[in-house]
Amino acid sequence: MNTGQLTDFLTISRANPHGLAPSQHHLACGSRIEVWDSGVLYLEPASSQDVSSNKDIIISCGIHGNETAPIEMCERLLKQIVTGQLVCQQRLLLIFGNLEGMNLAVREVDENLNRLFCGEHAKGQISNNERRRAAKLEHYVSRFYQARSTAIRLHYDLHTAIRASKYEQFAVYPYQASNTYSRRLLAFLANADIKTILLSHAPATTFSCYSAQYFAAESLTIELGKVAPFGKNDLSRLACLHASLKNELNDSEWQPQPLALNKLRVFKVCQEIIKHSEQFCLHFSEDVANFSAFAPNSLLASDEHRCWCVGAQEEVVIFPNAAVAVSHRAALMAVVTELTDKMLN
Ligand SMILES: O=C(O)CCC(=O)N[C@@H](CCC(=O)O)C(=O)O
Ligand SMILES: [Zn+2]
Repeated sequence: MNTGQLTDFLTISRANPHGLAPSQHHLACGSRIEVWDSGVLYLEPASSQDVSSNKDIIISCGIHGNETAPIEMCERLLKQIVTGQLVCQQRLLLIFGNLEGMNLAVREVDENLNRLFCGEHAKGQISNNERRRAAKLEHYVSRFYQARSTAIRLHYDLHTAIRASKYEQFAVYPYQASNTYSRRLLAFLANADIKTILLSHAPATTFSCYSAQYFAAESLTIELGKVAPFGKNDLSRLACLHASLKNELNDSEWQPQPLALNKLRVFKVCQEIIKHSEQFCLHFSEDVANFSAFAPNSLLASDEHRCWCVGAQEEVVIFPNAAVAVSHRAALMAVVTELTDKMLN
């Protein structure tokens, strides 16, 4: 690739999904860009040795190939950086995840990439598109964060949901064994007008859990509305997040507005419904919106040897999907909770 082609980085990556040759480029602002692989681009600002460049930021999108709105937003962000409209002052790793999935307009080609992190890709004898990609992405994340240990490590993994959501944009906060959460990360979300947070109940093999667990990154899966094909997204719905990311990248002095905890709507996962066999079925319509509520004791799902019901308190459903692979999660159930000052660090 030559420097003039950087604005077409995604198009070129999609045309060469199996390994774009590494290349180096210099921008007029002094930043250096390195293409590490198809869909994986590293930016080092001229100021990377200054104390002001104290954040190492990963922005990933398209881990599911058909979740196009964040892919389009990231493409815009990259064009703004390459053309000099946005000067990126922080180390950045930009990842377009599942390029083959994008080309086929599917969520996954062989397997769900977002279940293959934390070494899951290496289990068993299987080799496929997503397993190879997960292994490579783990390697790039490690290379990026391990280059220095003094920076604040951030990871925003951007998605869209299969169905509509009662709260259109929300974040899944990876499991925190300490039960403490980053005040700054939550303030960033609120600043991006994402005020619904789902706290995970257990470690998972998702991308955001990987960076959180292995590198102590402040990471989130961020859901940005309902899935739509390329060209059919209303990117104005992502304008707030786009603006916050630009501030995060560009202005080293920038801080989100102080967090008002009472402005957040917080849920905590209380049960995970796993599909154990092909007999699995959900006992409600699959097209209910995320965060739809179910009354105490309602029957939710059944499988060969068990069923799942709501507990003694009302629960909401997130990501219901009976079509997932056997052994994968078919829905999350959550209850309303609160974050208190004591739980923030
Ligand atoms: O809408 C759906 O059913 C799935 C949307 C999606 O891809 N969500 C992520 C969430 C990851 C997490 O729990 O952090 C996923 O299922 O991989
Ligand atoms: Zn997704």
